[in-house]
Amino acid sequence: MSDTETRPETRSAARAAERARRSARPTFVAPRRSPFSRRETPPGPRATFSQLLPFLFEHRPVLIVVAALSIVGAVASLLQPLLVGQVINVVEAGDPLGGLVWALVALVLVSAAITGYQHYLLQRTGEGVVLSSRKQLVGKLLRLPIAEFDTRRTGDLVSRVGSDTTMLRAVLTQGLVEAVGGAVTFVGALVAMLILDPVLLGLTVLVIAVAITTVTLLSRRVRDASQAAQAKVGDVAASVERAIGSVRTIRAAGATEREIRDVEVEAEGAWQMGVKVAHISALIVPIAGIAMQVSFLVVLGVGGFRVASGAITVANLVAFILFLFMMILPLGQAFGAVTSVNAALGALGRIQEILDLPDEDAHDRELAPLAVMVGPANEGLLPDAPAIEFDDVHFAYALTRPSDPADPGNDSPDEHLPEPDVIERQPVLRGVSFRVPRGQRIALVGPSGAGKSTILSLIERFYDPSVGAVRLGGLDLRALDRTELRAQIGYVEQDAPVLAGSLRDNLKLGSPDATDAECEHVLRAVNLGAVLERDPAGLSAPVGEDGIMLSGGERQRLAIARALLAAPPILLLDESTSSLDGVNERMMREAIDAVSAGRTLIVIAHRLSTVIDSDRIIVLDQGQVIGEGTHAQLVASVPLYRELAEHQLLA
Ligand SMILES: Nc1ncnc2c1ncn2[C@@H]1O[C@H](COP(=O)(O)OP(=O)(O)OP(=O)(O)O)[C@@H](O)[C@H]1O
Repeated sequence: MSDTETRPETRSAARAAERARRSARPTFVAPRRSPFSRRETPPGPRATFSQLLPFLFEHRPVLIVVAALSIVGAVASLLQPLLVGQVINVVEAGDPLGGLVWALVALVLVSAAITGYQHYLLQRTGEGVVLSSRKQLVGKLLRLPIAEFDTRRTGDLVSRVGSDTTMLRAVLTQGLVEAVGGAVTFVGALVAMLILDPVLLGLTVLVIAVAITTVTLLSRRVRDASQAAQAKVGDVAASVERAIGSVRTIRAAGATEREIRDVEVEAEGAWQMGVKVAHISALIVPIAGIAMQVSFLVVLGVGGFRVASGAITVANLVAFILFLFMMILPLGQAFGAVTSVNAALGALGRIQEILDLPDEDAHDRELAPLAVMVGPANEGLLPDAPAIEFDDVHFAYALTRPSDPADPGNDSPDEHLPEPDVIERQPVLRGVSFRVPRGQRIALVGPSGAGKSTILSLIERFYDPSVGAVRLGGLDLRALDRTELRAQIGYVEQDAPVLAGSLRDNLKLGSPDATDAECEHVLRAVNLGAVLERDPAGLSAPVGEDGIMLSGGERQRLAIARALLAAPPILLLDESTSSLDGVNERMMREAIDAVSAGRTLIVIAHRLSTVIDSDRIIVLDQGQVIGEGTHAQLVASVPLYRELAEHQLLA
């Protein structure tokens, strides 16, 4: 008896692992909440301002132009009150206005033109920041280790690319650069006011200092709340993705209303967090407003007395008040910038969390790439070594979740590189050893969950064994360049996905240079010639986002054709459990016969009829090899195999 059978806690861990795995598969819908599929995304590590700078530095030349324009615009605005003061003086003295009015009009127009152009440049640069963050994020996402996709939800990842990146735009459009121009106006107005009346200025500064302190205190809360809000948006995207991805099963199970309710609950969660952000940022706007009104009233009241006492002239008081408005405006912008920069830092935290993850090959780079060939003709570095060899391989999936920065127990030394929490490890392969000689056709059979697909994942190096080694042509996979390794292997997944696009797009995924004639040839080799006639567009016929126009069996044969086109010396085939009616089963058998010629083939078979003529069959149970041989040998010697064969009426 195995330990999974004896220890209840391990059994429940196994069930949890199974649930997690199933929820990651696109075809499965759990009727009730699974702790993995519906868990909430932690907000992620906090980003710092310095992490924002590389995104801005990329656009340095434009930003310098914008900053220069801001300064010119600010100076043009600062001149306006001085000119107005002049106009008042000239009118008071009864002199003709001359060119003063025209100068004022020209100044207003120049300021407006500068502001418009600057606005356009900022929007464009903002889009540029979104674009480069999206490119980086997508580049990283598609290079992440496969294990990351076991524990992260697609919808949340998509939301990081779609929604979080757009938050960065606000830094530029409502934020930083306007604040630069604002700062010039602010300082210029301050100096002018100091010259006009230091006493009035002192009073104004006092009021504004109180406002600035309050806003600074609020800004951190904006960042945290906005990061949590973005995480909620990720949750919504994840639940929509789950519901749409499984819409047929949900409809068939009569679970539509429940699913809608579940998505609504997530959406309401996002709404609540959005409202929280609105609450905090809403405080900032009236603070700026109150500061403006109070300082205006103070200046008006005290200024009136000072005009009466002859301390300043009316013209100077009017100029002072205009400067006051000028100073308040950038202050409002600066407060807005604080809000949008903090919101962007919240989103950046979620972007950076992914960017900081290591690539799949991050630790491979020290290895010298080794060219291997494992064709059936015994070429290669070690010509006598088997094509594939498993040597006492133990393996466990590490089920992890990203650490939650709010949890003090998870503090990692580097704020931006969270240590994931390993929540459980379930042994899946336990001392598996077997050899697959070059050019042979090997079948893996065994009950569901025995570890068959995991074996193929290890050969593709989606994961590395915890103990033992997997070898290709006698060389440990860990010593090989992943791209070269995968170029040797064709891999057909169990639920072979059909990509949105045409038949041709699907076939040429791994062999972009293949000709139409080659595409048609492989389609016929896997009994899919008829599909070409189904649509007059032939190879250009669309196959729908999830292969709607193809049956399950056809989908899998299309995936085999795709793998074949690359002519790999080794082919791994995880046979579909479904869609194998009599006709399909025969077609699949013929397709396998066709592809096995001249290459090493490992087939995971759910129907023994598909593998009965394999050179060798390996029987797996609970992560262990329990038998190896031909069909006849196994029927005679392995009870589990005999049972399988009897079930399928073959014994
Ligand atoms: N990505 C994963 N993360 C965690 N656990 C996994 C993952 N994939 C598989 N498992 C677990 O590993 C065990 C073996 O799974 P595997 O898919 O290799 O079995 P299998 O023999 O191919 O089953 P089937 O015939 O049903 O496809 C199962 O208990 C499963 O719960």
